Amino acid sequence: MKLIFPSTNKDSQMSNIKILDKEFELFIPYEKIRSVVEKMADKMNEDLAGKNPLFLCILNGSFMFAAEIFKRITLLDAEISFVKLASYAGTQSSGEIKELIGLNESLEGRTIIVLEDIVDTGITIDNTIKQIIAHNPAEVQVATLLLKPDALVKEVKLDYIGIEIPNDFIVGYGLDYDGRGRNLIDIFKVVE
Ligand SMILES: O=P(O)(O)OC[C@H]1O[C@H](OP(=O)(O)OP(=O)(O)O)[C@H](O)[C@@H]1O
Ligand code: HPA
Repeated sequence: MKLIFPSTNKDSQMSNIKILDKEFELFIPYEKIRSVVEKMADKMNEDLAGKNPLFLCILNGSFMFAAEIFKRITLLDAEISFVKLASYAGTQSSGEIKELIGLNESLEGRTIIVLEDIVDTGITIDNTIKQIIAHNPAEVQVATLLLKPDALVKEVKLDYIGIEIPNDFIVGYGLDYDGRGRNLIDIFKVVE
């Protein structure tokens, strides 16, 4: 049997791409993302053993990261749910506080693991955590695939961090530029 992986050097976009008015270059190939996510999942499997954690995927951007990590969670009592906040237009954070919608289960007394694709200014995760805490969970942890430490304007507690990146605008692997680019397997950064 021949195993076919979703991204090899052949499949990954090695040249620059154009999305709307901007040019992007390859920044983080899928192989790197996958190995980082594997390590994050290994750590979670250790840390959360014996618990009944509820993973909360913050849509839209986190859908690929959530799928990648959740399929590597081996705890038979793990659950996942999908919630949403409103989004950016273009490349700037609006800074508005958005309501968490789509929460159908009780969080009371639960261990919550928030899954984010990126913590940039930290405004979204700060807002999300505050809204989750209002539902009286036992504990709230945050896992983010990407972190832009230089862009943070909020002090946030991050329990699992995949990759720290510079303060450049990126697309791919769920992250968008005006709705485009979420389907890219690799992560690209803008060429200024
Ligand atoms: O730390 P911050 O500066 O708040 O940025 C991080 C947030 O921005 C993106 O979401 P966005 O609001 O673009 O919505 P989307 O997930 O639907 O793309 C991303 O998915 C994070 O949730
Ligand atoms: O760099 C980014 N790219 C796409 N979406 C984002 N949301 C916060 N930061 C980013």
